[in-house]
Amino acid sequence: MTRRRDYQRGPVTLRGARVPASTTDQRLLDTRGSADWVHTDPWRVMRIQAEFVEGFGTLSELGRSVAVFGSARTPADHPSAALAEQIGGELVRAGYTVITGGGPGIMEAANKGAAAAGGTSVGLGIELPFETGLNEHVNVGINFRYFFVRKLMFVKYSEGFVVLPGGVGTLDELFEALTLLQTGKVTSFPVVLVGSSFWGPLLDWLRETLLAEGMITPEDLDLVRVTDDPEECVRWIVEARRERDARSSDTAL
Ligand SMILES: CC(C)=CCNc1ncnc2c1ncn2[C@@H]1O[C@H](COP(=O)(O)O)[C@@H](O)[C@H]1O
Repeated sequence: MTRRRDYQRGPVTLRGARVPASTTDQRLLDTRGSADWVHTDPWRVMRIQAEFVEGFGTLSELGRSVAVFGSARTPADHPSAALAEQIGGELVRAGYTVITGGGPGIMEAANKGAAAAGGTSVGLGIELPFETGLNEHVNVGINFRYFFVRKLMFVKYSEGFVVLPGGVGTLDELFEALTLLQTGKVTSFPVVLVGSSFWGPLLDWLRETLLAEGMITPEDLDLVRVTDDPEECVRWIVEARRERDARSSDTAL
């Protein structure tokens, strides 16, 4: 039998020497041969999609949520951990689900406060070379392979970020939110920095260097607020929600 000139593999057309000797379903059903294909990029896309499906499916049912970020290395007896724990509890009492990265340190403290207050305490974990696993205070946990999928979940399913002192992971999450706000990809999204002595020098640098050199506008500095008081932090989040709800009911009229 002569081979067809065009071979259609889904949307891909193959001709001549590129026409394969077997069909896709033959290859799927034929279990012999190398398993290298599971490490190829097209297969990876399926895994990425599966993470989105799991994440969307689980988090869309959790109601109003706020994400709390901060160092994975903060010891449990550090004052920042006490603040995070208090904020976790206050957020639950204000009607929120608390979402963290599910790891140790500040994340664990916020999850602890949320769980102790009887709330939903979410951990969006990440596969890391030095596996730490979800902390014991998480009562809904998802473990992600991909940082970028997990990052989207924080923004999509929370209505504000609370950021305690942390390292590069925390800064990454903070600046992700600021970039999305600055470019209008998210609106009415409160970002509260907790710890004025820790965040003060960063804010000074943003003002004295970035603003002075014209890299940001004065309004960009209004995107974040700083406090040392857990109650004030949660109050700002609740106020932002009221403003947003009032605006959306205005536009509905
Ligand atoms: C002890 C240790 C390094 C454990 C790592 N285990 C982790 N588990 C979950 N999320 C993490 C972890 N490390 C970093 N992150 C992410 O990055 C942020 C903290 O990173 P960092 O410590 O500030 O830079 C967290 O808000 C979290 O979203």
